[in-house]
Amino acid sequence: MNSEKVSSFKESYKTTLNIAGKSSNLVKRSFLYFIIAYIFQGIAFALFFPLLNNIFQIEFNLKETLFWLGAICIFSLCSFFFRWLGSNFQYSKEIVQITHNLRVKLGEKIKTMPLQSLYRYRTGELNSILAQNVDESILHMGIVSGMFFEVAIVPLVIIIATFFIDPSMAIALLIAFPFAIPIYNWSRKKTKWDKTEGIKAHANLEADTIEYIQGLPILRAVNQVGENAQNLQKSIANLREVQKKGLFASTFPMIIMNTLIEFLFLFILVLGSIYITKGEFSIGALIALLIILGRLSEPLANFLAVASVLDIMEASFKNIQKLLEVKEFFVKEPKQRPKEFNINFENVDFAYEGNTKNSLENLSLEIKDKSLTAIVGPSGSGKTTITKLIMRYDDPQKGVVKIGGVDIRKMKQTTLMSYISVVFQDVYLFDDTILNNIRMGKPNASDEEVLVASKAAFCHEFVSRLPHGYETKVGEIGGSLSGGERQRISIVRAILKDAPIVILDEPTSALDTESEVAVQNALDKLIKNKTVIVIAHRLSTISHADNILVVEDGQIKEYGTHQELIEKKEKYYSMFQAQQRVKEWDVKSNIE
Ligand SMILES: Nc1ncnc2c1ncn2[C@@H]1O[C@H](COP(=O)(O)OP(=O)(O)OP(=O)(O)O)[C@@H](O)[C@H]1O
Repeated sequence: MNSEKVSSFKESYKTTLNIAGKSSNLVKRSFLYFIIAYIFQGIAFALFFPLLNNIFQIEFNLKETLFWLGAICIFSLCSFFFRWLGSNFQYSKEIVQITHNLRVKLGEKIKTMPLQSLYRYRTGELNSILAQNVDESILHMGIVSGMFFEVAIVPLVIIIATFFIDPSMAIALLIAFPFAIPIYNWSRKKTKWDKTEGIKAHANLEADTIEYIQGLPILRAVNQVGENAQNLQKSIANLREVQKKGLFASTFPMIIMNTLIEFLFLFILVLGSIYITKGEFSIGALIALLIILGRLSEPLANFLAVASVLDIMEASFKNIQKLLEVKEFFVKEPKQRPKEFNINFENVDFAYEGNTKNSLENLSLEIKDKSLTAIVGPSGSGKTTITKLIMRYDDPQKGVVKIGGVDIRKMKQTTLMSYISVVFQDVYLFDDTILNNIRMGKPNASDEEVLVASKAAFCHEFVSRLPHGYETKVGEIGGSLSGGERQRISIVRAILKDAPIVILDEPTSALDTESEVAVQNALDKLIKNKTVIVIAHRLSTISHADNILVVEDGQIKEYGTHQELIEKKEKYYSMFQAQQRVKEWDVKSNIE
């Protein structure tokens, strides 16, 4: 093993203990038992020398033979006993618990990590870390740890023990190593690349498959099913190439190693026979040497297979480690809770990771408590970014965002999010009952509370018409819920949550007039006495807002009520005029 491999195994070991948490002592103990077990096994094999030497002596000595046989039996039994103890974490199912704990830990990480960091991952990648990499690291560790100690320790002990019995025989056994070590190093270099690339290729294929399936309805609609499968096809082809190279990289060194071992057998047989004819070696010693060599050849051949599993574990560990190391939001001390819910941005600069241009530029604004504020502006001007920063999507590079005068970095993420409800344009419904989808807003809400909120958001009527009412599974009714109905379910969630701040991200812009009226009525119930921020494209829908912020190039260009901004005759006025002209033109063309 070269130094890099040793240190990577050490790292994997450290990560394993870290992940094992409370069970780390069990893992340590198991490893120690394996080490003891294989030391005993190595000694038991080395004792074949005196045993066979004794059997093939001209004057057979039963007492001595029985002694060596007994010693071998005792060492073998001890080895069995310690192996049994070492495997304890497997049959006590502790390894499954450790795997489970790691999954929960990663799940928690995904739940709490900054969204900016989360979006750096593709859905499929995260899926593959949680589903595949966790098993490949921990479960494999459980399975191969015994094998690893066997292949590493047994040959070493046999050779050391043989040195004490007959140094010339030990040297004969060592003949294989000058050949085996370079083969091993060469093989690991090859398989290491292949395993890392293999894991990447699998993760990419998974991510592309998920994206392709998610986009399939749109691709079908535009008749681009084949053309847009290019990424998926590339990932499939890439996996094929990696697997091809991988198979060659792992089987070729194994064939060479097995051949080397066969040659070693022949070599020792020929050498031993020559020494026997010269009278320098007994037949018993040669038979013992061949038996031990047979025992030694198994770990030597297995070493490559075990090493290749270690490579998979190492690559999986790296992915897991990377995810675990994603920085969490630090919470500034002393933690504080706001008493009011006005929102302030003070000289905020914010650029998305990898962007050289700021999306928000020295932006300051005030949103009054229990007011309705609309944010308008051209596409890409920074409207959504403002709302993202209120939810601490990431921290601004400069400036501060405050709620009720409290820097939001002084609030725990869960506390901050308990103050905010969001209604998006696209509503995601989980594959669960309508009731549970609604309850997400307040998990401990009683049936009565759900019913009241559902009636307030004009949901009750259409939910009652569903085959099993509130118990209808979203999967059962497929896509038969309209956009407006989905919107209203998300509004019931928000009503139940009853957060003091409500962010509406153009919730009605994609709806037909009838749905829009229903959703608007539901929204009116939701936003009463709340600090409301609405992102709007259609200016006619926000004319009643208490304040309108006009954003352009990441800055507030003007603000005021609809009337004030119209009278000002600047940006808002021209945007409003332009929309009015489009409306009139629409009406005219409908009449014609
Ligand atoms: N995740 C992201 N990574 C990098 N750049 C981003 C990201 N999200 C937004 N941007 C960039 O930040 C700027 C502001 O985007 P933002 O989404 O806030 O605009 P918007 O006014 O809400 O636009 P729209 O009305 O089209 O939704 C744009 O230049 C956009 O390209």
